Amino acid sequence: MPRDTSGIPQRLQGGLIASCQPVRGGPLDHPHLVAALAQATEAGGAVALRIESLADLEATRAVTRLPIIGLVKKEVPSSPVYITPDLADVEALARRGAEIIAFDATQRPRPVAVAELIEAIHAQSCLAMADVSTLEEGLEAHRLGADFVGSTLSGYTDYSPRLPGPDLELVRQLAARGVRTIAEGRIATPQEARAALEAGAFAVAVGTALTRIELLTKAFVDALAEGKVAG
Ligand SMILES: CC(=O)N[C@H](C=O)[C@@H](O)[C@H](O)[C@H](O)COP(=O)(O)O
Repeated sequence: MPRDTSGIPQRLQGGLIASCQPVRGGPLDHPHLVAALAQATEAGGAVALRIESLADLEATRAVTRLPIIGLVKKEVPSSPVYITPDLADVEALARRGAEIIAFDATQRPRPVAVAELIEAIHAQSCLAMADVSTLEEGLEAHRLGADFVGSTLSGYTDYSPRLPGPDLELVRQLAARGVRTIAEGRIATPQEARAALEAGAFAVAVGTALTRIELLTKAFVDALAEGKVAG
């Protein structure tokens, strides 16, 4: 039976999406711990989850009814694209219960055209989230039928700005053109999340600041070390 995703955008609107992607190879990198992280963020009020890998998705799907944005990260030959780069994983992500599938929609050399990925995702009765790095990429993904566009890859292509914080200008410009935009990437504080919403974001996704304990700890440790040098 085709899945009914008609209510999903409404559930996400104005809310926090918790990206639960542990530091790979770290102590939290186990599907049952990712599921626990997801439950903890749900308890805190997250309206949806962003989960990478089939194993983590399966474990998380078993413990929550929140909408899940599923993706896989993998390397493919002759292309820098690594977020759901080809068609191979789309069906598997859908089968494991992702309602939304995220994929790289940048204009870099890529194994599969953006239009083809969107079509494959829709064929699984899932919604498509296009991760982009520029306004042009976002508008093109929107034109091709992406249900959501994420600012996820701004700062991670060699032609997008390297900002220390979120690319709110990209969010603002996409939103101003009527694109359902998910602000994602380097949102480190509740104030930045709020600013993203005020810039027009449809919803706000936060990862590292919620779930990558090693990096959060290191930021504190580094700040203390700087203090020692200064003192
Ligand atoms: C660039 C890339 O590969 N981003 C990935 C996308 O799924 C994740 O590694 C990020 O954690 C996620 O986008 C959330 O961003 P932040 O962790 O900065 O809140």
